[in-house]
Amino acid sequence: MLGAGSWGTTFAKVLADGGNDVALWARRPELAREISQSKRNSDYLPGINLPRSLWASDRLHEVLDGAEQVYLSVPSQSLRENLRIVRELIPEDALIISLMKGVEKGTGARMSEVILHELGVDPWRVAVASGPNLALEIAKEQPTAAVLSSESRETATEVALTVRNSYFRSFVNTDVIGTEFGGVLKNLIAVAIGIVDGVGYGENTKASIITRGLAEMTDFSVAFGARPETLAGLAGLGDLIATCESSLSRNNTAGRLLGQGYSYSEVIKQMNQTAEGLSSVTPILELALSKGVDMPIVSQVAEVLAGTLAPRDIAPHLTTDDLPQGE
Ligand SMILES: NC(=O)C1=CN([C@@H]2O[C@H](COP(=O)(O)OP(=O)(O)OC[C@H]3O[C@@H](n4cnc5c(N)ncnc54)[C@H](OP(=O)(O)O)[C@@H]3O)[C@@H](O)[C@H]2O)C=CC1
Ligand SMILES: O=C(CO)COP(=O)(O)O
Repeated sequence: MLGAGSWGTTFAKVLADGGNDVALWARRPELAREISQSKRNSDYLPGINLPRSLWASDRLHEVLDGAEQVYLSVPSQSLRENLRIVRELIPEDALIISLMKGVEKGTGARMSEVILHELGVDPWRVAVASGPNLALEIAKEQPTAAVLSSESRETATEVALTVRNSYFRSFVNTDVIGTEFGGVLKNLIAVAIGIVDGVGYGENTKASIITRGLAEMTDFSVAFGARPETLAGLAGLGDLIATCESSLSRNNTAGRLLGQGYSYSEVIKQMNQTAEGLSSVTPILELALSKGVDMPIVSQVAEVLAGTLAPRDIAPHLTTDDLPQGE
């Protein structure tokens, strides 16, 4: 597992609790020491006891040596630079699994596309995991489901069988595009939910945004080749509900701070964990423009981030001026 933040550490626990031998790369030696010796990650998962078998190192070659499956859980904007560092260390036949929920600024690439580009591997070696997976709840072993997706059903199945235990259930699909975009787009809708929450609007406003947000997520993803049913499943609606409802969500939290009147730069200073949605807004809008997809909610989030729209004005603008064609 590369990345010892809240999700990398939690997912490593899921794998270890499923009976796998797991090594975790933490870029800070003191964190690697804490995980290996105290079986704790107090920066990211306070109060959680990690499995005795889990060990960590700040040395990439130690962690990657002999790996059959390599899981990636660093912030999306840092993936490419990290892959360039580890490229030569990844064993030849290892499967590569992305746990990340962002798209790259500048290229608009999904994480699996960055992996394929930087590692030059066959698509069957790559899988992505997504779903309603708030790290701290899973670290507390609360029952949860996720989707493992790969262009190869065999790969998705092999990884899903690895990523399961008594509290974590993995489903399989081959719609990588829908699975990845679901995880990215729900972050943006969660920022919108946080904004209206911070302003003080209630449940009707939020339900309207969640429902229209799902339509926006689906239109966008289908335009890029996703299957609509993927967005109606765990990687779409499931994750949208979890992220929009929970104060554990960093995207939701970032939105709430914006809604309370903090500026984008102030929010960035206050966040000590990764809120992927903030970096994905611009590339997602660029991708939407390239396909002529209308994204009224995401566009309003971008305006609030830019400071050109007051958070309290976001709700009246959330739909287009066109006469609505459906629900
Ligand atoms: N947390 C969650 O509930 C879930 C998160 N995800 C996704 O997982 C991915 C990782 O997020 P998460 O673990 O939550 O983030 P965190 O902020 O909790 O942790 C980020 C991790 O990445 C490391 N890191 C930061 N910058 C770099 C860099 N430039 N190069 C290498 N490592 C770096 C951090 O190290 P350090 O501590 O040294 O700064 C830390 O280990 C995101 O894409 C997120 O959307 C998906 C599902 C659930
Ligand atoms: O992806 C997540 C839950 O599925 C975590 O959401 P946040 O990144 O907003 O905390």
